[in-house]
Amino acid sequence: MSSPLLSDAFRARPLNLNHKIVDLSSVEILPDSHAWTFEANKYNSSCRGNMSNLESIPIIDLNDENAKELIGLACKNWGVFHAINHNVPKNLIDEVELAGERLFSLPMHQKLLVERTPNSMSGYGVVRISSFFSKLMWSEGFTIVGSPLEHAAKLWPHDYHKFCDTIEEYQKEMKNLASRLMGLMLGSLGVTKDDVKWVGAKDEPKERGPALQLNSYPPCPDPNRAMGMAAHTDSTILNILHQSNTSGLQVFRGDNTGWTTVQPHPGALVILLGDLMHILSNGSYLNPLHRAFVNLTQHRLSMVYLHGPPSSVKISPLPQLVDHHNPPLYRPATWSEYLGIKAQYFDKALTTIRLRNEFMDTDDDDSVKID
Ligand SMILES: C=C1C[C@]23C[C@H]1CC[C@H]2[C@@]12CCC[C@@](C)(C(=O)O1)[C@H]2[C@@H]3C(=O)O
Ligand SMILES: O=C(O)CCC(=O)C(=O)O
Ligand SMILES: [Fe+2]
Repeated sequence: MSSPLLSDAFRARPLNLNHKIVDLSSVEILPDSHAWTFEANKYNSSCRGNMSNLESIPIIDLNDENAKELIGLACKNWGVFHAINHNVPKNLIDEVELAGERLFSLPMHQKLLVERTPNSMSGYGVVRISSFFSKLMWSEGFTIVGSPLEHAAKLWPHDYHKFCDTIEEYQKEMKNLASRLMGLMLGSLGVTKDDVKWVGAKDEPKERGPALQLNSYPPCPDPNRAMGMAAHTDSTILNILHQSNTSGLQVFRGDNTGWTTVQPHPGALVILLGDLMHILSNGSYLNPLHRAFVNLTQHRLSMVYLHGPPSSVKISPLPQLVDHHNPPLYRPATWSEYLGIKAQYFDKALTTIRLRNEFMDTDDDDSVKID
């Protein structure tokens, strides 16, 4: 069941696509609907255009005695890092991957049984941000909010328990890891989990369980002109991403460095900070712009745990980080409110809630934006 509160954000602004879902597995020539033109624009260069950048994102051992400090640095300089020693069992990750592959390899008419409706959050379809682009992305997605049971029972009426058990076990592991990461990230800002009431809050209402996004990128006949997932920042606190051993994820790192490919690191999970963490940290932690490219021969699957706050909480810069010299940069908003703002303004969402402080001599948002 999708969340009444969170999906309200979308009800006000339903996803409106003029294109029908295309079965990418049967396409031999890149159709015009999926052919992107990459201008010589710094944020929008061709996905393969920048292989010269060999810098790689930090790899952080969560058991390292300096993990807190290392994570703080990574959050300030990158907004993304690889986490190792995260304690999520490898066989569980493999099982979720298999479950995802099983789902995406179903015939299209079956996947459409669980198609995401324009104003709902969960189900099968193109990613929500598709409505901001005239071209379609070379990917298909499946969003799970809370229990996957309703959808799984439609896909596999006689055999859905295994899928549900695997997903639910993974959600549980992800929730624990997100909580551990929150402790480290806040700790590095000089704030404890106890200082922020909602962080350790026990169970959410049943109808708003943890959210998981599965993304499938089939092999593409013309990868240099296609886009797996267009550049965006995540509207969450943080995302925990697992990519199969095929590269595709890139993060944008300021004007000088440009796009950096996040090479899959065996056993690691990618931790990406979202817009809400940028707000909580009063702008000191980055929410990196990222995108995914596709390739000619290999199928790529990513699974992303979307970690957000309880829906009733107003997110604003942590009071401990704000004083006369460091005025709050953003006005408070609940997650649901913010999703609504994002659904309307996309890359301008943060600017929309940015406060104009008398101390500030610039009206520029310091998060990275698309031109
Ligand atoms: C809780 C969220 C966060 C959402 C919207 C809603 C449910 C699905 C998430 C994603 C997942 C895929 C990329 C993205 C950009 C998209 O289009 O759908 C994400 C978006 C966001 O981070 O903005
Ligand atoms: O597939 C990827 O690597 C990126 C996915 C992503 O950014 C998302 O789901 O928000
Ligand atoms: Fe993302």
